[in-house]
Amino acid sequence: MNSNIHIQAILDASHDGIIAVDRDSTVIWVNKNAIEILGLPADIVGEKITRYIPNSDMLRILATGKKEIGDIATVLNRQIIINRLPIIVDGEIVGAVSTFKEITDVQKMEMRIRKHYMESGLEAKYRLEDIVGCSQAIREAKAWAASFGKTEATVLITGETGTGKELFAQGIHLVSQRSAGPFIAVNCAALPGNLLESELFGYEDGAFTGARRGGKPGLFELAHGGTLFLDEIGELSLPIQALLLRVLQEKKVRRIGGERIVPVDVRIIAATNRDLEQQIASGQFRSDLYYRLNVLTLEIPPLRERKEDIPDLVWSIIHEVGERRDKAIREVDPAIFALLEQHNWPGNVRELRNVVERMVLLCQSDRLDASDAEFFVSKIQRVRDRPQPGESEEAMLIRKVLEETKGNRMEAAKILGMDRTTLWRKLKKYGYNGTRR
Ligand SMILES: Nc1ncnc2c1ncn2[C@@H]1O[C@H](COP(=O)(O)OP(=O)(O)OP(=O)(O)O)[C@@H](O)[C@H]1O
Repeated sequence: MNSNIHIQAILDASHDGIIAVDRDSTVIWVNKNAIEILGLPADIVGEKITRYIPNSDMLRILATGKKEIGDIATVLNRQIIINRLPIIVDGEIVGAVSTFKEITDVQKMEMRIRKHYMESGLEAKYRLEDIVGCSQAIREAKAWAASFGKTEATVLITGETGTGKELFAQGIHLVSQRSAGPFIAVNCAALPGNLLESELFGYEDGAFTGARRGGKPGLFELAHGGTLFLDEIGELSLPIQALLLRVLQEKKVRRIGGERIVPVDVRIIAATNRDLEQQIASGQFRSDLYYRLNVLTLEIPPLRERKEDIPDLVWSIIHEVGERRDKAIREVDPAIFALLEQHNWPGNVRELRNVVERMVLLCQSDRLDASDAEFFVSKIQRVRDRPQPGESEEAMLIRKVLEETKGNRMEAAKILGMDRTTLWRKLKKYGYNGTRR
């Protein structure tokens, strides 16, 4: 086999452009990609490179014998990234080789690498259409989310735990221009401060500097080109808030212990179930960070304010559990819906999901009925007899009286000795909008 043809075939198979010169700067090898990217004539081999590229950087390599890695240049309106290396034989510079590729190719590869690392559930899968609920509140939230998706602005999603904030964040990502990029969710409450800091910003492994690429990229770097969802943002410590603010302002991250500054292109969606304004007032949250995050706000109402979503949610959970556990429920006793609508759902959809899942598992037939809901009846009984988290004595009293009057507000107002509008106002304040009469 002719070894020159063989080598040429190998060079042409490379995705990089490759061009090599001898010590007199005469081109000795070039592959198809190099000819295409640099716009050179196909028969350049044997000619001086300076004939086509007068100030070729290869001359410098021949002179210094020093390699140059990762140089960026624009050729024919395309940005390329180039490595130039001397060819050294027996300690002598006998030529130079340059390998390069288009930056868009590098970015595509980078995206694939990142996606590969994130396969384990770090990709968004919920689209806005998948968010269940026909209440006006949910329909409006979905419409807002769809329009927020068209922008690049930071979104702050507020709502109690389990209301579906992360689903909305995924949905926004998937309708945005970044949908092909990564979606990374971080729960700021789940990790202690110093661990969270290294998760978010990454770290440089000092011991390996130069020797090998040590350290670890942070989630900001991994989310490059995509969306970073920061859940429970209200839990961030003040020092991390300061770091986050800097990244948002400068769009660059510096790994812990590192010198290098890495530009990142990340859209932030933050979520909180806390009252950030109150946290600002008490000095626990930086107001400048709040204003950066709170460009667009999406409020997800608690389930107790949209109980009309319960049947749809129940059916969607039944189908999902059914698929997973190979259990088909075809009918639900209407009494079950009525029962579920009585509860206040402090844990929102997550709590509903747990309850329905349990009912499905207990169910012996293909019809959910009262017997499958006994545990739930005793649960709400227990809950009723004590104030719920955050519920005042007054709120509990109102709730109990309303239960006695079966939701009749006129009668309840009479028993409580308050006029109707006061009761209305208090019901609104305590979020008891479910019982309407
Ligand atoms: N509208 C909805 N349709 C379908 N599933 C929902 C809906 N809302 C919430 N869920 C389900 O409820 C659970 C909680 O949702 P999610 O994690 O998005 O809530 P969250 O508000 O981010 O909660 P937390 O603040 O505790 O992190 C998930 O299992 C999710 O699939």
